[in-house]
Amino acid sequence: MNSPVDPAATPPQSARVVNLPNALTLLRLAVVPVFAALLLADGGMDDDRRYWATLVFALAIITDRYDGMIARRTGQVTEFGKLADPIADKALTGTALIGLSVLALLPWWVTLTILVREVGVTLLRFWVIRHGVIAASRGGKAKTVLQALAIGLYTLPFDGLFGTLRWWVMAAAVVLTVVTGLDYVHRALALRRTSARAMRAAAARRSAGPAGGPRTDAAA
Ligand SMILES: O=P(O)(O)OC[C@H](O)CO
Repeated sequence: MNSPVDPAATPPQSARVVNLPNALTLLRLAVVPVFAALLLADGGMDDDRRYWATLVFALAIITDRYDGMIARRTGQVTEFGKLADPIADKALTGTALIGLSVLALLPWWVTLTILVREVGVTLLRFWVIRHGVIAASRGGKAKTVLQALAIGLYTLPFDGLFGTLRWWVMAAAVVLTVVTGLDYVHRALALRRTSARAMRAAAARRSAGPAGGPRTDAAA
């Protein structure tokens, strides 16, 4: 059975929260309003603004690719980064999905299904935080890439055959979003079980005395 916390996603921790990977994550959060303004300006009717919105979105998503990679390669992984990275992704993709539905380019049920999963997984992470951090899984990362691709195709001002293509990409993204969401529920429950077992074992060791063996009258 898979470990609830992916060992590959939990390299040695760095103590310094102020570092390049976390700055890239925060930058991704900062461009969210810029992207929203570009997408929603003129009710999505201005093609130039839609191209700009797509470019800003693509650049922000690229930082998602690099912040985690730089953090792992340079030993700058922090607990803050592991929590903030998925939250920044969700702020960006959530804003994009809501914007596309406001513009009537994407059905609301798609946006709501994805938002419920994303908010739910974020709450799940906080629910288990005293047992450990559930870092992004491979499936979760693939889901983010597929969502980003689908959103990028929707923000571009093209129709026709292109419209059919982007719909199928979005449908695949929705399926992966739901499946990985269920996988995180499984991981969270497994993490809580493992942590509770470890706590019980530690308590048993403590009550067994300093030598780890059964207590004797002399040791008591
Ligand atoms: O599926 P999540 O919630 O782990 O999010 C994955 C992240 O967006 C990957 O950067």
